[in-house]
Amino acid sequence: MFKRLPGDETRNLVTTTPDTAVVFRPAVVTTPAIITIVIVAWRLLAGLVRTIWRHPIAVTTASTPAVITLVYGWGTALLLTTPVPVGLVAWALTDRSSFARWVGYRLLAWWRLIWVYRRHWQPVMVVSGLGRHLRGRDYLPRLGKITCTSWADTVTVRMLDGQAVKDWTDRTDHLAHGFGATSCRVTVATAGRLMLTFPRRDPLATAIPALPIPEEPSVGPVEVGKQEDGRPWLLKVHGTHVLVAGATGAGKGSVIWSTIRGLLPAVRAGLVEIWALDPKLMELSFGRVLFGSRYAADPADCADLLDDAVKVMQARAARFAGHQRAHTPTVDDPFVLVLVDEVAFLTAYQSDKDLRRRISAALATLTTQGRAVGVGVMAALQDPRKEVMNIRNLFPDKIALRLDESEQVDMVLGDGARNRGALADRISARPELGAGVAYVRLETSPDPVRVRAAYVADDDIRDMVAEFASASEVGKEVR
Ligand SMILES: Nc1ncnc2c1ncn2[C@@H]1O[C@H](COP(=O)(O)OP(=O)(O)OP(=O)(O)O)[C@@H](O)[C@H]1O
Repeated sequence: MFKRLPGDETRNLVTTTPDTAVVFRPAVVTTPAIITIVIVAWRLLAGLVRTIWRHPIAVTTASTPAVITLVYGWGTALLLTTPVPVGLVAWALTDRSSFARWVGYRLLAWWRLIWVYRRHWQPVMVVSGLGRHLRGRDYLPRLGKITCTSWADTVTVRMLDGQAVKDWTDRTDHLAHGFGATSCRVTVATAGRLMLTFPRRDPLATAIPALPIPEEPSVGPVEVGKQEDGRPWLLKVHGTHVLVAGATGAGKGSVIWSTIRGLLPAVRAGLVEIWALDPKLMELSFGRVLFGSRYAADPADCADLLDDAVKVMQARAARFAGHQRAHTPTVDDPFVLVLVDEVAFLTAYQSDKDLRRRISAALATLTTQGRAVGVGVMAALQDPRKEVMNIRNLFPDKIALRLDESEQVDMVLGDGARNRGALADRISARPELGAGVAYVRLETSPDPVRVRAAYVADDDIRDMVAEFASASEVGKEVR
């Protein structure tokens, strides 16, 4: 007698245990041997053609000695092929970087494709839930090209039909640990195709000393450090507003001072004015002479300075109206960068209600209307919660240094930033490893970029003061 089971259960039930009431005998269809042989041979042939098509140089390199040996004997083969490895070794010894670019990283990519990604692809995809094993068949995202750089592997992936980018960004931890990396970043390459970045080492693990002051005056983008891929980190300040968030000791000072350092020649030329608000009386006071009269520490003075900045902005807006829509820095209309260290001291933690209201209104006005007329705000803060900084969304460009909690990452960089790999809460709290390391999310790109700001030490600031102390005054004189 068959035991009645509800719903679909009977359909999937297969058991051969003698004492079970329900016994199904699976149907066995025997495939003729010739068909199996044809299928295997076809697959081998297709694999060979695919390998030759995809890796013509590697196949030629590997097969040439064999062909020469067959045709002319091993002596000739040895004589003809020995120069190749000798030449490669000589190349590696004389020009390491070009050898790495043309040969080394390609070999490494091939090796990592075989040994790491292809070997672990199926289990990692199935266990992480990105692939499915249904009725004996695997449905897996397709592993594409692997590219190696000096610090990371980038892996292109074709998603399964119906998958969303979020399915992948939610599983970056599974992917990182599955493929033996410390982290994984997901970026969209084209529709349906993703690029996964797995760092092999941390290129930002050593501190970067203060960068040379530019020779030519420029309003930016200012070089303030290095990106993870080794390129300079260029921070745009003119035409935007920048929010810098980080726990205490995260290195906010290095971002602020590197920016000031890069702008000093333009300050001297009269193309930039830096207005400094330093309510903590710590960070900016060290080089306060650089800001001339545009420095304030007391909250009431800070409110006055901000109101002045709003007046400059409104006067310009009135002059520019109907004539120009974008600002070009000139000696008459320099770019004004309002720098605010620990902005929460002036807003959320300010006990004087009137001052708090004035300062918040001025900051909101500057961040909503300032950039088109050449007034930018760069504000630093420790605690990014909305109660503390309710205008954080008015800053188009955001920098998250080390943060205390994972939830704070999206508060600073915007929704989904942490899932896309901005692990600001995991930046090392050891200053030599993590101070100045940050994730940047620009208005123009949803993908966070990992960077490290150069460290402007006290001695560097002293030198800057010695060389540029009168710069702000010079700017005035020029006008
Ligand atoms: N870019 C950097 N590279 C290496 N070390 C750095 C860097 N920036 C800061 N440090 C180190 O970390 C320490 C703390 O930095 P800093 O005072 O700038 O942090 P902060 O975020 O401004 O902290 P707080 O909010 O408490 O003022 C510095 O004294 C310095 O030793």
